[in-house]
Amino acid sequence: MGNAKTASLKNQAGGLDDITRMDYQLLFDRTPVGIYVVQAGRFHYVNPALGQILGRLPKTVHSQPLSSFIHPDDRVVAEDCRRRRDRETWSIRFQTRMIQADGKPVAVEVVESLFNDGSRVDHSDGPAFVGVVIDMTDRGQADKEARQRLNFEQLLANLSARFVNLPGDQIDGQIDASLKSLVEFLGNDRSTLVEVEGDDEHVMITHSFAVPGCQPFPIGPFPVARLPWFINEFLSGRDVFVRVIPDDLPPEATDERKYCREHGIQSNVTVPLKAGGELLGGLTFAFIRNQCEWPSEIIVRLGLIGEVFANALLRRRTEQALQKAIEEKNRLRRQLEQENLYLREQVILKHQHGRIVGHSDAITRVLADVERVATTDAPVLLTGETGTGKELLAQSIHELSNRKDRPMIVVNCASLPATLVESELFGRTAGAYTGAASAQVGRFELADGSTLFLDEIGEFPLELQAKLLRVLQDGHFERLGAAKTISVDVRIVAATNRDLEAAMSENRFRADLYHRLNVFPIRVPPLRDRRDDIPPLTWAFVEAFGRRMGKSIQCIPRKTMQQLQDYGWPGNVRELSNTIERAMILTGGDTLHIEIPAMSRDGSASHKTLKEVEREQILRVLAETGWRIRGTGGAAARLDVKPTTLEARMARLGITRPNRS
Ligand SMILES: Nc1ncnc2c1ncn2[C@@H]1O[C@H](COP(=O)(O)OP(=O)(O)OP(=O)(O)O)[C@@H](O)[C@H]1O
Repeated sequence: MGNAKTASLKNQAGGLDDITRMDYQLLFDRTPVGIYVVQAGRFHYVNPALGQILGRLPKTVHSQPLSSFIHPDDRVVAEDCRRRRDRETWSIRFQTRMIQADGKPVAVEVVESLFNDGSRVDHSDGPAFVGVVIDMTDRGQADKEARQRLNFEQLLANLSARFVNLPGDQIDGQIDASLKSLVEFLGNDRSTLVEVEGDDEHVMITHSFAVPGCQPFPIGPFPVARLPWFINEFLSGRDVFVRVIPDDLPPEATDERKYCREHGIQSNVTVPLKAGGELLGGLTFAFIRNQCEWPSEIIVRLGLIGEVFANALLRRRTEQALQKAIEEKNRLRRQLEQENLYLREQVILKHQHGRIVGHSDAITRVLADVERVATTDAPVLLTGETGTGKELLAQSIHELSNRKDRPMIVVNCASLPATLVESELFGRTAGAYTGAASAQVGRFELADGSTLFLDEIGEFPLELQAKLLRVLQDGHFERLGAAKTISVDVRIVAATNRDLEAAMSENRFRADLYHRLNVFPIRVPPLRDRRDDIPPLTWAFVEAFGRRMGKSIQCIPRKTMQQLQDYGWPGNVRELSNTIERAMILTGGDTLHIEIPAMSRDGSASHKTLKEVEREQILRVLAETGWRIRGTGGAAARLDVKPTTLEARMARLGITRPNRS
C-alpha cells in the first residue's frame, strides 16, 4: 500500500525522485505549521514556524525539554497524554497552551507520532517523535464567533417566543423588557424604538432603554427636521450603519453631526421595522461610551430582530384598530339605544302633552303609527274597546298634523239622534225642515281646514252613509234644504268599538264607506294587553286627581300596584281612571289604598256598587287602625272625613266593631 501511495505521489508531483534531502529540509523550514522532533522529552529539531509560535529562535529552543514550553497548568495533562499514546500507531493528539518568550500563553493543537528517521536521531536514547503544532488562536476566534452566533440565535428565539400569542395590551411592556435584553446582550448603550406617526413631520419615540449612566431617549413625538438624513434613511426602508461618528456620516448629514456631538453618540446602527408590507418605524442602537465593535455578521442579523419587533407592532396596531372598531360599534349602539330611548321619551312626552301616558311596547307601536300618519291627510280608523283612549289618540293625530292651529271638531255619532245627524254634520238652511227656524253651519263646514273626529262611527245612520262617503271622496256636500254644493277640506279620523265588518255583513254599514275610512287603521290594544302601562297611568291619575283634590299621595303599596296590574280592566283606561279617582276620594294620608274590583284578569267580572266599595274601604281602614276612629292616624283622618261623619256612615252601612274574643 505504501508503494502504491508513493507511486501516486510521484505522479502528482511530477518526479518525487528528484526531491533531495535538502528539499525536505526546506519544506520543513518553510511550512507555516510548527514542526518539532523530540527524543527523551527534549527538542531535537524545531522549525521556524514553531519558533514563531513560541516567540523564539529555533536554535535557542534546541535540546530544551518540551514540557518547559507547556503552560504550567497544562503540563500534567499534556505529559499524561503523551505517556498514554496509542501503542499501535504511536501517535497522539492533544490541545494545550504553550508559553511564549514574553510569558503569554498560546493555544495550540499538537499531533505527535513516532519518528523513524535514524539519520537524524540516535535511537539509543529511546524512540523519537515528530510533532506538528497548530496555532489555535485563529481557531479560538472562530469558535468565539460561532458561540456568539449561537447566542444571537438564542436571543432571537427568546425574543420571538416572548411576543408569540402575547395579548395586544401587553406588547408595550414586553418591548421595554426586550430592549433591555438587547442592550445587555449586544453591549450597546441605548436601544430605542421609533414608530412612524400619521403626520410627515414627526416620528414617535415609543420605547427606549439605556444602560445606567446614559439617558434613555425621551418618549414622545420627535421632529423629523432635527435628524432629517437619519430619519429619512430608515423611513426609506434602508439600514443605517454609522460605525464612526462623525467620520462615516455623509456630508449632507449636518444636523446629525451636530446632534451626535451634542449628545456624545459615537456610533449608531438602525434597522427599519417592516411588516405586512408596511414600514412601521425603526429600531436604533446607539453607542455612547465606546464605538461599535460588532462584527458585520451581527449587523446583518439585526434585521431579524427588527422583524420580531415589527411583527409585534403590527399585531398591536391591528388589535388596537380592532378594539377601536369594537368600541366605535359599541358607542354607536349605545348612541342608537339612547336615541331610541330619547325618541320614545319624545313620543311619550309629546303625547303626555296630549295627555297620553304609557311606555309599553303595545302603546309605543300605536304612538309610532299615530306619528307616521298624523302629517298626512289620510283618513284614520281607530278601533278598540271602550275606554282605551281612541279619542285621546284622535286628538294627538290632529295636534301632530299641520291642521293643529284650528280646533278639532268632534261628533259623537251615538249620542246624536238619527234625525239630527244630517243637519249637525252638513248644516241646514233656514226652514229646511219643520222646526228649523234658522240656518245652521254643519260640523263639516266648521272643520274646514281642520280635523273632524267621528266617534262611534259604527252608529252612523245607514241612510246618510252615502252622503258621508261623498264628502270623504271629493269634499263636496250640500246643506240640508240647499242646492248649493259646498266644498271643504276636512281630514277624517273615525273611531269605533264596534265590529264594523260584522255590521257590514249585516248591511248596517256600507262596504265602500268602510274601505274609505279604513285607509289607515289603528287598533288600540286593551289595557290588559299592556299591563306595563298600569303603573305610569296610575301615577298620572294620582297626580292629576291629587292636584284637583289638594291631596299628595307619596306611596302606593307594592301589593296594591300588583293587584292593579293583575286586574282585567274591562273598562280599560277609563275604568282605571275612575278607580283611582274613587280611591283618592277615600284616601287620607299619603299612602293610596285602592279597593281593587274583584274581577278576573280577563276582565269578565261582577261590578261593585259604590256603596259596596265604600263599605269595603271603611272596613279595611278600620282594620288597619285597629278600629281607632279618632286622632292622628285614626280611620277618620285616614279617610279624610270628620270622625262624626265616619261614624254616621258606619251606622248607615251597618258597620259595627266585631266582638273581641
Ligand atoms: N294612554 C292614556 N293616557 C292617559 N289617559 C288616557 C290614556 N288612554 C285613555 N286615557 C283616558 O281614559 C279615558 C278614556 O279615553 P278615551 O275617551 O279616549 O277612550 P275611547 O277609546 O275613546 O273610549 P270610547 O270608546 O268609550 O269612546 C279618558 O279620560 C282618557 O283621558
